[in-house]
Amino acid sequence: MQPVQAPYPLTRLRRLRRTPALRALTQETVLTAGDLIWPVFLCDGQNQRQPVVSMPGVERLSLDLVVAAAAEARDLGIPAICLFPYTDPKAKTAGCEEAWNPENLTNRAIRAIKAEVPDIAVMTDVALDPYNAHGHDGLVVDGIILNDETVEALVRMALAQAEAGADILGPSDMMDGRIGAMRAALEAAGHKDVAILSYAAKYASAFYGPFRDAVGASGALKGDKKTYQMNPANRDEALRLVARDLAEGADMVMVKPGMPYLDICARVKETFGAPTFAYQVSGEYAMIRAAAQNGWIDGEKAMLESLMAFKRAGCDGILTYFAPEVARRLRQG
Ligand SMILES: NCC(=O)CCC(=O)O
Repeated sequence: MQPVQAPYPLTRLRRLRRTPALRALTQETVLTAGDLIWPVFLCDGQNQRQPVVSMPGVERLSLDLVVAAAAEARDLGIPAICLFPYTDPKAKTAGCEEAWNPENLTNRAIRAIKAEVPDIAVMTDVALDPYNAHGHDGLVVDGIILNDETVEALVRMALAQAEAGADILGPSDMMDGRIGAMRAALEAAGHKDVAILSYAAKYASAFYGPFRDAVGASGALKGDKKTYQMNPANRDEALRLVARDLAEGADMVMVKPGMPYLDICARVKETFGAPTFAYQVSGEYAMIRAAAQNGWIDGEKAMLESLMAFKRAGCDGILTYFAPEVARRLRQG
């Protein structure tokens, strides 16, 4: 685009910023509750609310409360909820078998939500890190994260989630070939309408720290995830990953983390025109909350501005722990 404009003073760009009405008329991007996916943490038990200390305002919820939360989200106009389990350490094994147990926490939550709140889309996490003691997203032998064996396990996990009624599968593992393998298995099993939102460009980031507290994996991680998650220095590789996942049958793609990677969000959307999401991850959430709690920033304004930035960058939607709060705020106008 080549903006054409007369020189000052014929053009005064402040003219259109003079009043709220003029600013509203010329606003280029909007943020609505319909742009949001709400990530929630699951725990066992009844009537359990466990605060996540490093994510003020976020709680792990037992299934009864998650169903109520899903109903509230639906009423607020939030189209999707994304489930992350806090797995009982006793259920964690080297082979990660709990990941495809039809009765695991996630699969029970999918069924409970779809039974009571069928019109909210339920998204899942497809990765093995909640199901082993070492915190890696794949199967590990002699310190090596195995790719192809992990893909087989992920396919089992994905099928169990589809069977439970998930609408959107979110492979967050970054193994090679998993989208194609999942898509083929879903087709073969008759789950042709289950969508895949691929965590296509997921960076090995320091911003995931509070999430690991939330799912009980902090301190557990041996080493780092740099052999499968992306180098934060890379840009072209993100496009290759997105191209690959779309070619393998992903319906939607994600960039993660969000705010430090807005350049990647913009390039992905401009290059492929596919439904593109960003994950405003736990560390981004925690930074805004912590600064607000200290009185250093206006938390509500920072929340809204950060989410608007994703829309401006071209994202179709955002996974954010702020989802219910921002939806309530947007309702007030
Ligand atoms: N698969 C989810 C993550 O790896 C972390 C998200 C976060 O930090 O919020």
